[in-house]
Amino acid sequence: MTVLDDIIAGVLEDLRERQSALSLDEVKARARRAPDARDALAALREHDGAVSIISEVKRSSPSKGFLAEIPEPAQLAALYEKGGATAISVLTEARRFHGSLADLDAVRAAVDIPVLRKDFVVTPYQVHEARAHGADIVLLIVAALESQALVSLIERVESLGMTALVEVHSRLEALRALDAGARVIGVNARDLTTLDVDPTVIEEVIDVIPEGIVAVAESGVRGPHDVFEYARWGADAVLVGEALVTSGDPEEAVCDMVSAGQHPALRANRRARMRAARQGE
Ligand SMILES: O=C(O)c1ccccc1NCC(=O)[C@H](O)[C@H](O)COP(=O)(O)O
Repeated sequence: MTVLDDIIAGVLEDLRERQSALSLDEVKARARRAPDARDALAALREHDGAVSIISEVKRSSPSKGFLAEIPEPAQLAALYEKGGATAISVLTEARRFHGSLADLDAVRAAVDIPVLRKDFVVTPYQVHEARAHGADIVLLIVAALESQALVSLIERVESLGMTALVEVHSRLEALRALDAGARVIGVNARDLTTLDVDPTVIEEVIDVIPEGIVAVAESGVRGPHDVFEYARWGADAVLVGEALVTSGDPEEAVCDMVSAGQHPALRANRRARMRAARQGE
């Protein structure tokens, strides 16, 4: 059993409890009453070469355990927004990350930017639940889903007005995400079987993501320099958790990363430029 299988087994156990308290029809009704989803796709598309920062509310993780004493999620998210974040990622998984849907509610009410439900979503119920709690973006992990399930979950996310962030860890998975219709692809530098972080995965995998599809580089950012590197490799957005929650000054830390992502050297279409440079090598 891989770490990912193990996490998903726990997620499904917790899900069964929530499903016995609230039926699918009830959760769908709550989703219909939620405020409209914010347009995350537009927010994440690169603006004049600048890279978006997605800032994560992360208390602990399977790889590192407890990370830091963070402010209340709503307060932390507000600081991220003040620092210039384009979107907020909220880990809602309980057993390993100590997150919750209550965190999602609190963050969504505290900011005006799109909010991502970062969890191990493998059923339609969790998608409607995400919308019911205000999510604008839902993470779908290719390694956790069969092809047909991936296609239908992407469609379900989009039918509710949300954006699917489809996470991959290899070139092959990126091609599966594209075949399934993903418009936003997250390349995670963290291997979910070993939990090792290898930033070179970002460079290798972004290469197969066409222009027009938003490429998000996830994990392993220690500071502004890494944001610049990921952007140079073609990322349109960078998702950061640990470095922000352990920074001591989340607003300034986001602000420094936003500035790194606006460096003039990153202007123009990065992926096109990278490919042209490679062809000239
Ligand atoms: O963070 C982990 O240890 C982890 C382990 C297993 C599955 C997922 C995991 N993290 C989720 C994420 O993708 C990260 O929280 C996110 O990309 C931010 O990463 P970082 O900036 O390295 O905290």
